[in-house]
Amino acid sequence: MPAKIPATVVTGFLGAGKTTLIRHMLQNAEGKRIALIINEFGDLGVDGDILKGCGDEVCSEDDIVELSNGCICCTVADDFIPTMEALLARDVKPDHIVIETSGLALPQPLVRAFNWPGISTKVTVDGVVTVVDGRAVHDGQFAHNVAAIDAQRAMDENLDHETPLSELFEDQIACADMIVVNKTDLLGAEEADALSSKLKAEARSGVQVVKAAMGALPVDVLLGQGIGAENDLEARHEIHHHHHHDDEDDDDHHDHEHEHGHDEFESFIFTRGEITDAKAFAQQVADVIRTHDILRLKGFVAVEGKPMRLTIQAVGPRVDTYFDQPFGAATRETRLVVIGEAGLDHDAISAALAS
Ligand SMILES: Nc1nc2c(ncn2[C@@H]2O[C@H](COP(=O)(O)OP(=O)(O)OP(=O)(O)O)[C@@H](O)[C@H]2O)c(=O)[nH]1
Repeated sequence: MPAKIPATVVTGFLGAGKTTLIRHMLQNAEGKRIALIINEFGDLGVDGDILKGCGDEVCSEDDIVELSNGCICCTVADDFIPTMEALLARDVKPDHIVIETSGLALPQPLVRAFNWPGISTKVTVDGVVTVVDGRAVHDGQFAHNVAAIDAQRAMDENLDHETPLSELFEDQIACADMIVVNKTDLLGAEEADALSSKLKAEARSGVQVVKAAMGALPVDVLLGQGIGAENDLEARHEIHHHHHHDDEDDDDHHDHEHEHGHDEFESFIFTRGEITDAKAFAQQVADVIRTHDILRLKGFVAVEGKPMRLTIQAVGPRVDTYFDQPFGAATRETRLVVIGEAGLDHDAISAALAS
């Protein structure tokens, strides 16, 4: 029997730097043929576009498969399995498969899918790489708000979950074989060390913690861990869904996969025509993000008089912009995906972005 193809799962919260890390990996793949499966929250396809636009032969469109919108962990049977089967049926097999989950995905159900018949004989999970936004974690974005939870518990004894953010973060850490403390350029050396030690203490034993800026890590560090994560799922306990299921034998994965996340987070797409001043617009976006507690905003902006499209990437308070490629045949318009916890005020946000 031919050797199984290794697959690496790259997970991590919205904006942690997964796409950036993968882009670096593809550009430094050292001849490895890497096939990429990406899944994004919010249906604008920004990540795929950025990766395909990297202008490198290694980022060829053929090797990048975008899953339709929805969280990969909740569409395993409908989306992920058929995609894997198609990939595995190709004449030219990839040396390695890399899967970028959406920032809201739980890695455990995805890893579990590698035990499915037809998949388990052909692929194995080489390792789960969890990318964390070192700055955001250091600033306590994912810390449990103990006081608020206690207050809620007092009102509802059945409520055993924490905040949506802290739960997701803990699940992503619990499943990791390697934790990448990214964005170290935004941290002092001591802060980065302290955070690494803290995460190492929270992770399962033996989990590697590495520091990175712009996801720049050698491909040999990220790939080739040889873990076989689908075989030790029990160790990667999920905390996220436990408030609903009481049957421990868990033979119908679907029931509980659908319980997570999607009513706790939401996204919508905002469009407008050209803007006149890129710098002013970035500032406007930063203000809107702050006012409305937006977690993530990204997309492409049409700037008057500029043939290139402006990519805009915002994670919490930080907004990055850069001109990446000509619009070409695409419509010259501004399209942004806005992601936040449920309850975003679409009208007010749209009005503020349109002004
Ligand atoms: N300063 C700094 N910015 C970074 C670093 N890594 C990524 N970024 C920026 O953070 C933003 C988000 O990065 P992505 O790689 O798109 O993050 P992601 O995890 O793929 O995001 P989602 O797919 O939306 O979950 C972009 O503006 C990146 O340029 C880093 O190490 N330092």
